Amino acid sequence: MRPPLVLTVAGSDSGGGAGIQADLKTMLALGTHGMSVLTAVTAQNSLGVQGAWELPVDAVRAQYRSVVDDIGVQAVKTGMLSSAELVETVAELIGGTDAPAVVDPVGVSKHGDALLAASALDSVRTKLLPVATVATPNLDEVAQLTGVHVESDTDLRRAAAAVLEYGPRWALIKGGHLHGDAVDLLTDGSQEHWLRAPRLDNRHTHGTGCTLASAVACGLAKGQPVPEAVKAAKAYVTGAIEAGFALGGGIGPVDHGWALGRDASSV
Ligand SMILES: Nc1ncnc2c1ncn2[C@@H]1O[C@H](COP(=O)(O)OP(=O)(O)O)[C@@H](O)[C@H]1O
Ligand SMILES: Cc1ncc(COP(=O)(O)OP(=O)(O)O)c(N)n1
Repeated sequence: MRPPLVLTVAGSDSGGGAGIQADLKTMLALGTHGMSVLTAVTAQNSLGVQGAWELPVDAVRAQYRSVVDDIGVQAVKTGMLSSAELVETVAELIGGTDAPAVVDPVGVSKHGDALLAASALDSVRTKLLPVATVATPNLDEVAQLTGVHVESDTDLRRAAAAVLEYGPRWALIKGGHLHGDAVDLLTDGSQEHWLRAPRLDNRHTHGTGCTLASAVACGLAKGQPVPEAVKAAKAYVTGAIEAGFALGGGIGPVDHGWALGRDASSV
């Protein structure tokens, strides 16, 4: 039987922990067929981002059309989009596609490296967020996009309301950068779903945001309602963080294959 079709529009992380690589691994682990539109290439490892190069707009547009016009998609996920021009192009492409879209408005990596030009923020607010089914900003991205600074779980409500003003159907505000339990808030302005997991004492958390957003897209491609898809995605990312492993000299990746069983030697 054909697996659900999920497309990621994102940048490459050469270290394999975040970006396109995290997205495709998540899609495989969750039983879907992952496809990719590359927007940028980063030279990246456990210590940070050493370089980043955007792809031309025509190359992004051509990849997207190749996938959607022949194969089709049941959900789209966006990640690093780098520039205002790429943000606007991707927003236009998603707006013309009949599939739910999970928008991770990637701004800065865990190490503080900018993955989106400051000049692109307005395009994210006015072009990309309005076409999102679910927007999944972390707290730094909420602050950049809305000016709301979250310091406690209760501030997540204010953050979500500010994000919803820009037009996504649902906001999933990730409280991963707070202290205490890892609490996220999903809301469409009328329903509220609080997602709570114990804070795991593992420094190898590279790629958490990409992994969560991709897992949500997988659930949507399977036909799950948004709250169900987000709940399953939260369980998947929590397991992946728990199994995160050391790599290089810095922050290692989450383990996307944690739920698959690891004995590849017998294959
Ligand atoms: N140490 C941790 N323990 C458990 N869950 C975490 C931890 N750090 C992040 N999370 C969860 O991982 C997901 C991604 O959040 P976050 O790390 O804030 O995203 P980003 O990678 O975009 O900064 C959220 O569900 C968040 O609650
Ligand atoms: C190419 C690329 N895209 C996105 C990110 C950010 O990924 P995220 O899941 O938010 O993880 P951290 O960088 O915060 O660990 C990235 N680093 N590279």
